Amino acid sequence: MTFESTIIVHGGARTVNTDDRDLFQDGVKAAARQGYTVLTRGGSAVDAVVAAVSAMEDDSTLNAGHGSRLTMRGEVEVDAIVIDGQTLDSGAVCALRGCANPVQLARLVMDKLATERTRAELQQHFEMSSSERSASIPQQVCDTVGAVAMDAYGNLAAATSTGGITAKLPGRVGDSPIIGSGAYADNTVGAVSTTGQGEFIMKVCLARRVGELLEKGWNCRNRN
Ligand SMILES: NC(=O)C[C@H](N)C(=O)O
Repeated sequence: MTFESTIIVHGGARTVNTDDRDLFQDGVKAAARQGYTVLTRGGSAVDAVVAAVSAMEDDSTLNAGHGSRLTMRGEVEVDAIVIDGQTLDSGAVCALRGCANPVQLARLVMDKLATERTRAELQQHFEMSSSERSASIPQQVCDTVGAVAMDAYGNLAAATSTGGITAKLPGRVGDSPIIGSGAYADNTVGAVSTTGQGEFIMKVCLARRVGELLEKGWNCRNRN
């Protein structure tokens, strides 16, 4: 049985003014295309969400990777997660400094490769300094990024990546890297990536809560 390859991405829930809308939407659409290309070439749902989220981390108009908001000390600290809906395996990283593509590191953690890789290999993920980041970003940054996908085998995956909230306390870890809060995926349920104020999202384990509603037959168009 083959399934229709599908990917949905988001660039956060922040209100953007009309002038900036195209700029933000271009990055999100490009990321969706990259993830979809991975799926059409036979890649897995995990490959697709990592590709899409990496593309948004590279886009300095979005609040992840290069576009991350700064802590109150003016530094970048990023959180990311990836979940495989087939195995329920997941990998996450949090409060990382200087990491341009945290979702890729989260994937290495999930695949249990992070500890096996040599220091030099892992070093390539830590190449972004806060000053590089702050020099390169526009004033207006959109929000946290995420993706969910289904591959041709019907397997689901979800990923979320964020620079967190503006002027956060150094070391703050939000909902994004937390299983069931920032993301959730289970082939038997669905795949979810969340955005919003992490302190509130974590109170209700929002991604898992949405999963429960999906299990009850809710969907986006028709609530039940
Ligand atoms: N805008 C966001 O989605 C922020 C993220 N959920 C956090 O609290 O770190």
